[in-house]
Amino acid sequence: MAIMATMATMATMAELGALSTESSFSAAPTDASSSSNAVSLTSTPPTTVSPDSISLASEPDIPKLDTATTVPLLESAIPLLQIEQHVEVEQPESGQQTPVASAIVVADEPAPVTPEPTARPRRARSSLPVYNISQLSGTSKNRNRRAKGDDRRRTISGDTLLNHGDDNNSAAASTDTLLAKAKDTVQKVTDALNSDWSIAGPSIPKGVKITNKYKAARPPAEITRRATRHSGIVPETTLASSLSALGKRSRKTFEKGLSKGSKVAREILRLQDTNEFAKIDTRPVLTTYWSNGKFVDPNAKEEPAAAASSPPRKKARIEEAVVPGQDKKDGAAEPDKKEPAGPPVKKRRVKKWLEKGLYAGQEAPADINKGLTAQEKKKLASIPELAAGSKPNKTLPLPIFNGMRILINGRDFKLPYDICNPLPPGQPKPAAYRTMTRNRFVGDAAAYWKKTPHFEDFASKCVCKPEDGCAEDCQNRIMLYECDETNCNVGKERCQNRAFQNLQERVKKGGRYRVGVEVVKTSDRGYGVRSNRCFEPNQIIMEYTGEIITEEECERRMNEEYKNNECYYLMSFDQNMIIDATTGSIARFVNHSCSPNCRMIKWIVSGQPRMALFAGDRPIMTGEELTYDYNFDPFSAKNVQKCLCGSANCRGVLGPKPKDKKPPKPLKEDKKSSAVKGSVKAGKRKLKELLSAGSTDRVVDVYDEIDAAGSPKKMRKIKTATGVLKKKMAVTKETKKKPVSSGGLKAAKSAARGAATAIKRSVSNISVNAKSALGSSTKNRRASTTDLLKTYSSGKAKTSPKVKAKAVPTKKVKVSSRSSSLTIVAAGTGAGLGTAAKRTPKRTPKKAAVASASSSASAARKRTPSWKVRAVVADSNTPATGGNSSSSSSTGATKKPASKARSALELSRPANKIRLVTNKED
Ligand SMILES: C[S@@+](CC[C@H](N)C(=O)[O-])C[C@H]1O[C@@H](n2cnc3c(N)ncnc32)[C@H](O)[C@@H]1O
Repeated sequence: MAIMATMATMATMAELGALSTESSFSAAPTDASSSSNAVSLTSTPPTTVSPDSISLASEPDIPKLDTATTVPLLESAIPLLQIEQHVEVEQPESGQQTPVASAIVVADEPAPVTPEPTARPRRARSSLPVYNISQLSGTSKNRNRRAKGDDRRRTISGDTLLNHGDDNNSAAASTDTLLAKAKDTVQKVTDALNSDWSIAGPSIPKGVKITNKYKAARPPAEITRRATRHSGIVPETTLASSLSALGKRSRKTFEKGLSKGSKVAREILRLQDTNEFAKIDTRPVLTTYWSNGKFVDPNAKEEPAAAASSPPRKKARIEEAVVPGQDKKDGAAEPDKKEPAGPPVKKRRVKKWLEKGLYAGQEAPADINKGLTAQEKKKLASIPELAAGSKPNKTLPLPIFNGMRILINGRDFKLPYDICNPLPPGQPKPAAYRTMTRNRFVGDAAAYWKKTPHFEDFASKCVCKPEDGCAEDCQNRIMLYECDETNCNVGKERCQNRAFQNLQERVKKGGRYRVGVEVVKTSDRGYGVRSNRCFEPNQIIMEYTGEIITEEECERRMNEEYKNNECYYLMSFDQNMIIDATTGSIARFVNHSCSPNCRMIKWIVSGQPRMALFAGDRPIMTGEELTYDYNFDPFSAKNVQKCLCGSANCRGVLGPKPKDKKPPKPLKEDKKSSAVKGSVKAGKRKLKELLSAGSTDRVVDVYDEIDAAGSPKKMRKIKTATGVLKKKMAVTKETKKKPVSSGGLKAAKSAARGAATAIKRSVSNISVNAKSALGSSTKNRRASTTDLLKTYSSGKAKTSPKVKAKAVPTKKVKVSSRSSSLTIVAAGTGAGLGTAAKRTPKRTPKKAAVASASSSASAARKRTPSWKVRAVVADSNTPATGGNSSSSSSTGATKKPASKARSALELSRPANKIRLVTNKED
């Protein structure tokens, strides 16, 4: 064994000697297996050893190593490094042998390590500007230091590198120490400089080139860490990063030490010229990003780029559409493709609907009856949407909880505020509030009323055409007669003159909106009525209903039943009748206003007089309080009430309209003649004008009214007067001149008959007023007036002695009172007295009554004139002039067109009744 070892050693030495003569060594691996574990230990002349292929070229000072002891050690150290390096070293020109050690270490089985004798190197060169492993490692020091327990971390620093001379000078460094140092140093350097960096790199002296062979033999670096930025591309070397990983101070020191012309420094300086060292990344920076919620792979960069290069799809489509048949952008025509000649046909876009809504997912519970009461279950069963087998509404499902509640409890349909705004329930209601929707005759009234067939004569139909629809020109309308089957020529479908019927149908259906009114408590005027819907101009709102009573009954009630009442709901009605709405419709709660928005008008409906509240000339909005002008007659000063309507033109008191005030009285003589003449003249003129105007087929009578101040008279359409009227009005003559149609004649005849009958009516208004006034003043006055009125109405001259003396009851003429009876005849008693009463001008009950009657007439006729003819109180000697219906006078001898009634009455005062009134006042 010893001989064999010696021979092997000698052979090795011979080989080394051959290598050294060539001043180079080629440490090419002998076989493939050995090359994998080769390592090059450059710049480590003192310790470079190799068991089989090591060359200590040109190193005369290198001590002769005991290869038997050093090689195994090195072999044991090298496999750990797993590095292979093939270095070709150029011989320096100076001929000086550079101590370069290069070793290819084969990771063979390590030989047993035997302790080596410490041998002092023959020569130690401290100034050798090479990389000294022993100096770098400081093995002995470290070992000693760590053995002493100093575990401080030591890094390769400038100090370590520069103070290598101490170790070199140490002659006591043994081979094993050197080997250990080499191993340790290699390890440390490799660790510090990253395993990717080959130690051969820095130690390669100038002129050394890394061959391709080496590169090919180098195994690919294993990717252990991958930065996103690098995208998997491993850098060739990490020297720069390794250096940068050093501390600032250490790096400075390191660089300082390297900059002293050493090979390492040169190498590093050379490396510094590289982009990598300067941290210049020449590779394209590939970034990853997310687009439209998708990860964009940088490796698939070609596709998006290609896509980006092509124009957007939409744009391309538009281009095609705009320039059909033209070449593409690249100029390549497509001959095969035939473009449509016409404009491009737009594809119809199909709208896509969301299938799910806000409450999607809230499917109905499996058992919808769960937790419900029996009643609720019953209700649910009746809801078709929840019935078994019904298709669930998936598009707009009801929210489960609210929807179920709504389905079970239900909810009324509500109109917007502007359309309907009913008060919340619980509003104060008047005590003893009893309603009556239809008039009811009480006591003698019914019997008396039946006796009066004064509407039978008006059975003839109107002459309206179907297209006219019984509008403003309808005779029935003009006369305040409502059309029905018997008197309408148009028919129900087209007739517009059926307000009461419409009202009845409307209210019959029920509902607050249809009724449209409600009682409200006002702040200062007791209860009132307001609308909770809109009304058109002149639209019927509600009927004023109550008990129809006679004057006697009215008097009795006022003195007995209502004597302690604060308010009376009595209104003059028709035929000396009073309508008592104490038990009646809620129209009785409608308050007075000097600027009202409604009117109270009496109509004849199916032969019966009926009173209703109509909207005025302007529409009524929801929430407005409904008012009309009372033309209130307080009967006496003590009943005068202060008006609280608050309108700009408030009269201050609940009294008649100002225009009804009497004009200054002319002298007696002049007054009589001029008034009569004037009124007759005016009547004739009007009639003439009317007749000459054209429409002769229906102009048969004249009605107009004149206010107390002698304001311009209103023209009224008339019917041909026959009988008494024909004689007295001299209308016939005029009428004959004009061609009159058969329809018009018929209507005229009917009107004339009706007028004659209507004349027989008495005025309840004035009766009540007078009666009440009398009742409040003197017994005699009341009795006499009542008697007089009764006389007028019944044809018996039952007047008081005083009246009898002056009144000349000749022929009985009943006066139509339809339009003149709209005066409140009794109202509140206590309210508004005091100051209001003091401010009230002196007005006698009688005067007030007259004024209120006439003003009511004008108010009622403002919209549609009445055909009524007024009777004139006739003097025994003088032909009667026009008489106001409210005068209740009758002569029978002469009649005057009603248009002059009041004027004649007030201005001429020929009748005994006027005198009677005057006397009473006096
Ligand atoms: C037919 S009642 C109207 C309903 C009455 N507000 C009620 O609470 O029963 C008429 C009475 O109402 C009162 N009234 C009506 N309009 C008024 C007004 N403009 N100013 C003052 N009081 C008024 C008067 O007391 C009058 O006598």
